[in-house]
Amino acid sequence: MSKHTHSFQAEVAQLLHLVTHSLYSNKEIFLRELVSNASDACDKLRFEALNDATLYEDQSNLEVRVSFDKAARTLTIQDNGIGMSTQEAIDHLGTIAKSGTKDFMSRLSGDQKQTASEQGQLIGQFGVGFYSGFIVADKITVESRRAGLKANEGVRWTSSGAGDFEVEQIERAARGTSVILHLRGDAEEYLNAWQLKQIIGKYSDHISLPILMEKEEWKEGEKEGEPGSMVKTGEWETVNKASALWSRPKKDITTEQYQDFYKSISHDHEAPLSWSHNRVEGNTEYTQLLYIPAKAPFDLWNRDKKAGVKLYVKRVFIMDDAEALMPQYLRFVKGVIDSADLPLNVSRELLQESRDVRLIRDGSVKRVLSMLEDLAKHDKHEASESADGVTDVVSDEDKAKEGKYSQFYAEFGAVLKEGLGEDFANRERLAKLLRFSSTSSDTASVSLQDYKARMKEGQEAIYYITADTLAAAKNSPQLEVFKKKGIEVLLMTDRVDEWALNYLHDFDGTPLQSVAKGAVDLGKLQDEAEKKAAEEAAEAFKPLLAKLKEALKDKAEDVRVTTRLVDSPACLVVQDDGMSQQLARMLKQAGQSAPESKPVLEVNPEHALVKKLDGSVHFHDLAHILFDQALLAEGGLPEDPAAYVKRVNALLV
Ligand SMILES: Nc1ncnc2c1ncn2[C@@H]1O[C@H](COP(=O)(O)OP(=O)(O)OP(=O)(O)O)[C@@H](O)[C@H]1O
Repeated sequence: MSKHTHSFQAEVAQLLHLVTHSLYSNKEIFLRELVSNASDACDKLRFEALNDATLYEDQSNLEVRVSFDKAARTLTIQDNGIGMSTQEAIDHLGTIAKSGTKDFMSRLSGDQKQTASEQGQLIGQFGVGFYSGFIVADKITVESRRAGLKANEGVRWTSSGAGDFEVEQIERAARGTSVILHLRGDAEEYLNAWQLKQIIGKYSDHISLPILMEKEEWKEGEKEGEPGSMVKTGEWETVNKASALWSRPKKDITTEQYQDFYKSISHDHEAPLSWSHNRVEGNTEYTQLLYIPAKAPFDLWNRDKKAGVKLYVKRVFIMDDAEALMPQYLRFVKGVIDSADLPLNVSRELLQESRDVRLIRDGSVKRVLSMLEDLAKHDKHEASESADGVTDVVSDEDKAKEGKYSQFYAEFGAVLKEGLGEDFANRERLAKLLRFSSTSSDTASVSLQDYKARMKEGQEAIYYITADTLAAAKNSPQLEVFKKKGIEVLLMTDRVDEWALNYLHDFDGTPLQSVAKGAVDLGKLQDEAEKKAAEEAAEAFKPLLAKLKEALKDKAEDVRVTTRLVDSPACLVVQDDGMSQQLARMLKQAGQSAPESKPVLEVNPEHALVKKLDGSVHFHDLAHILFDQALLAEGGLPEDPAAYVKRVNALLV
């Protein structure tokens, strides 16, 4: 086969441009990425060979070799893993298959103009993988042969990282892949064994395969006065620890090693917020090392992305699998689960059905929730002094957890709420982890326990309101009577709140009640005189309500008098069993059908505008304005905005 030139997919060209221009300050990560690809390729071979041992050919020792040639200025990363066929080289090294990465690329090159360093930080969040080689190389040659193919079915892929790459068929006896980097003039520091070992130690120590480098020894100059130098001995040595970090005892692992391992599996450049490392024995035996990141990744909302938890069986990598190991609402968790009981050739189908996997998943969810509970417990330390004058001493370890739960919640709180609908078994634990803003706190820091502890005497429900923004929630007319009476109301502004709260009817025996649903019933919080006044008003307003109902029959289900308003003339509420206006709007925005239900208009009998209505020559216009304004106040839009403006203007002149 002769040489063929192919063009990179547009996103690859963009990625290459960004990689070479913005990752320059952190050049060395290229080695981590290429070694990790090499190790993945060996894992893949091991996995495929479970069903077909001939793929090992006569070489079953899997390894990665890193070597350099000073004279040619090349650095080579070679593995004897699965290798690539010609078509695979074209497909995998010329396109980006991962959908999340594609979205991300289009975001980066869209309207948002970030500086190079911001882009660098963003890119650092996902694996740039193979293309990171171009940070240090102006040309990359990949030579490969897929396991099982003949020696003359090798492939050579070459590119200078501009717009295209060349592919040709070659003879290659060795199975696996060599990535040969032709280093740029300013990347010669990587032609140095000591430097390479440092980087491998930093990023790739945990790789469970041996990474080999050729041994060097010091040789004096041949003649007097001639300087000595390091020369290669022809003998290869293992330069990484080659032991899976999670399989080592906790006491032998430093904080730094835990953090470095996290960075290498997550592509995150920031240290994680917390982690938990355990060996679980019992019905099924496994080791878990689970991390909670400090920052949400760019594709947190992509529910289809691969989960961050990798499954190993006795240290052999099996797969990244979303659903089987971690539920969707914990998709931000990263880490490793290594089972001692599952068969090595476990398939995806089997995973879904396996009792062991179910136990592992339950155990891992519990572990993550405990980690979060612990962070929540230590989020704030109030100096507490007991009666005998003894001040609680907070350990350094607990001190270090201060503020972490708030940080976690700001990043992942909205995702955690999905759990209310997804994970019934843990709903109560999840409910305790929720935090909200309220009429007494602008920050999302009020837990349902806090709320309950502050409830007024006679208060029988946990009140909440949902809105698009905090300002809209805070200024909602529906809150007026609650403010007047000093009753706290939770303000919910996450898009997921409405949906999630459908699954949480009560907390610790106290019902949750939306202040925008049904008639307001403050129960024991309302005194007899107030109840009587409300009944009298309802009676006295009957004729007016009937007229309003007739005027607004296309818009409102009903019109009634309310005691929930203090300063506003009117507000909209939905029937007890109805879908809130907010949720209906969200569904429509998302292109889904929402049941057409008309809201109830509630009017404030004490308000001057309402009192003026009866007998006004503008009754019809005022009725519509009243309705449209109530809609505006809760973040909606009048059905016919121009008609609304016309009506108001007619009254203004
Ligand atoms: N040494 C290798 N041996 C065999 N295949 C490889 C090798 N290096 C890369 N590939 C193939 O090229 C693909 C693209 O590699 P790249 O590093 O860009 O992304 P990735 O490994 O899929 O993702 P990430 O690096 O983010 O985990 C890989 O998925 C793999 O199929």
